[in-house]
Amino acid sequence: MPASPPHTSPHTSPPPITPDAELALEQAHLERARAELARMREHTLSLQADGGDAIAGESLARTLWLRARALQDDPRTTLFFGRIDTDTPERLYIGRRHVSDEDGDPVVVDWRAGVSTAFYRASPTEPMGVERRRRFGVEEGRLTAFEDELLTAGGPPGAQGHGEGQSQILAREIERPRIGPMRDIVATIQPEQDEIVRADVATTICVQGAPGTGKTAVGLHRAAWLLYAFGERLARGGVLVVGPNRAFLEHVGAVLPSLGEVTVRHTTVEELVGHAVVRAVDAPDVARLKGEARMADVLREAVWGHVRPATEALVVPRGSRRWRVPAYEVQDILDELRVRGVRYAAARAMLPQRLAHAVLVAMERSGDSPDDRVQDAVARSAAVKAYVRSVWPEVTPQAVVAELLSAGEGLEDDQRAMVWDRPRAPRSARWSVADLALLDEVADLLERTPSLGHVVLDEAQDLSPMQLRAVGRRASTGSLTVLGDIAQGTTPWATGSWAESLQHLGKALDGDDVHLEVLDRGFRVPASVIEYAARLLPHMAPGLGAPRSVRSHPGRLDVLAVGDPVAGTVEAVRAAAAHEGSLGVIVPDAWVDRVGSALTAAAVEHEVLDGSHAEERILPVHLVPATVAKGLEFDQVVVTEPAQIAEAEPDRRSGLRRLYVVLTRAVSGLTVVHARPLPGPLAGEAG
Ligand SMILES: Nc1ncnc2c1ncn2[C@@H]1O[C@H](COP(=O)(O)OP(=O)(O)OP(=O)(O)O)[C@@H](O)[C@H]1O
Repeated sequence: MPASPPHTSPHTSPPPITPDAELALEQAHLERARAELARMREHTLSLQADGGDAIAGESLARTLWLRARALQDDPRTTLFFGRIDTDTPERLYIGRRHVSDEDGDPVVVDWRAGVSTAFYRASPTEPMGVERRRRFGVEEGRLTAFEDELLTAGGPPGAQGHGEGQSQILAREIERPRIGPMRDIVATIQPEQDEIVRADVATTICVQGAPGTGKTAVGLHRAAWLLYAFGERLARGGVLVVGPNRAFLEHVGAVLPSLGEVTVRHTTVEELVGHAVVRAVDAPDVARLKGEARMADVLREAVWGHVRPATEALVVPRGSRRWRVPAYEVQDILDELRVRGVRYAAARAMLPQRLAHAVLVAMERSGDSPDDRVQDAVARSAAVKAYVRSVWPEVTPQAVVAELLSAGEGLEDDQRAMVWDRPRAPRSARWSVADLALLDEVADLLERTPSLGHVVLDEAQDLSPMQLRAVGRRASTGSLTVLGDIAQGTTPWATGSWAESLQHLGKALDGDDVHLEVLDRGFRVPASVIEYAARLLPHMAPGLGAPRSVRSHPGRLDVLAVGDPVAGTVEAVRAAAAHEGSLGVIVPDAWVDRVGSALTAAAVEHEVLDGSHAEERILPVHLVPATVAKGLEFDQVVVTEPAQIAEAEPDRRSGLRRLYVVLTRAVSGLTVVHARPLPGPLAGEAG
């Protein structure tokens, strides 16, 4: 690829040039890239949407419109954030999207292109042909600085080398205040993260990572990369992101659009398997039982148990004659459909034609020569319809699950706790979250669930085996990116082993195309805060380590013993609000109203983050129920009454894990406000 002016022949007798002049040249290249992008856009707009017929024309017009929109320049950001000079006379500017000049030569290369890999992965030990890596400091669409790293001894002179992890630009990016929703990390993806982002489309990757190690960021960038690299293959099935709640999806929802991907759907597990409205909450032991994988066998039996043995002959009157298919022949047909692996409803749909065929054979045996129209007519006859209804009745997911939970037939003794206190018809059933996964399982037994191309499943540790099955069947012919942290599992059915979770998702960890990766460099939580939260680990996730904070800022940690926890929280919020950036006030769920009123009375403007609604995060102070905090982050965090937060969970382990989640949301400062004694492990009690 030729170098572009003003940087022709970069490696031959470089002129002595000051950093300011160098930066001015880079800014000139940026302006040139902007001009080329504008030209590309104008060219697209000038194309006629003439696709022959009206429909083709409309579709082409839409494609062109989308393309023109994608080519719109965003003056708030730069078109490139990095550059690599290779050992061939090649210089590549790496950016969010591809820009080429009139001759089709690249001015900026998309970060997802194969040639950009070296920007992220090259190191002094493995330079990958890169002599110099340059990172740009960016402010409001202008280049403000650059930083060079020389990766080979023979690299071009005049540059300053930076060792691994010493990049000031990376440090600034990590240390910046977090305002508004999550941003992309495309300029600073780390080598270990890039390996995950660019794993082959057929590969299912499971990432175990402590809080703030970039799991969510990596999963979203992987989705963007897959769509770029395998767009056509994925276009049909699509890519889906599954997250724990609406507040989380709102937090992460801007990342993919900022990378130019607007087609990826974001959903929660409950929405994904939304066969009913949730109107009941199960006791934890019941929810755990309903979430167990053995429910899949119970439900399979329950569905197929509806197929009754053929005890009577099928008799079809036609004209003056009555045609008869003996019961044993019908039974053979039923058996054949059952063992074929066809779904219940699909098999039921085939049954009339099979029975009609048997009638036709009987007609032929007696000398008739009926044609296919006769077979169709027999298949649609009242006699065949009635017979099908009697041996292979139509069922719905709601009916099957309501019947099971009303009567308990097929359940083991220890599963009977899930049986309702009185029988209910499907319409009067009050479904719980765990029931949704049961309904989904039945829906799939009735009709095969279509598979997507790729599913990114975040906070996967919290899903029950039945929920994992529901997600897995949506990637049955595709692949998954499974993100989570066993130490942050707060549901009673949270996983203790990724091998098991993957199995429920339908992917075997020992398979060639399934990998487990561990991320341990923490980009969010500063060292003092992580050390504090890590006191909990030996008590609720022995064997799992805390992240190694790569933040240079040690962070602020204040643990305040107060008389009144609500008044204490308001004081702490006032003090924390003096710092820059966003502020999360994480309180026991039951205290949201109380703390909210106290904040309002103290004239602290705030908004409540609700797990079931996507809120606009406009105000800098967010009041967050403890159970909604997972996956979120704020510059300053105030955590109110840890003992109460832990006690609200059904068991001690889940309580301490919930606490670990809320304590690890802070980017810069954490204030813990407590009136009651802190839970033992947090107060330093040995593990
Ligand atoms: N390579 C990177 N460069 C800059 N920032 C990064 C990088 N990787 C992660 N971050 C930032 O670190 C923060 C934490 O990332 P993220 O939320 O993806 O972590 P996580 O592992 O999903 O955390 P949790 O388990 O707590 O949900 C985010 O602000 C993210 O933008």
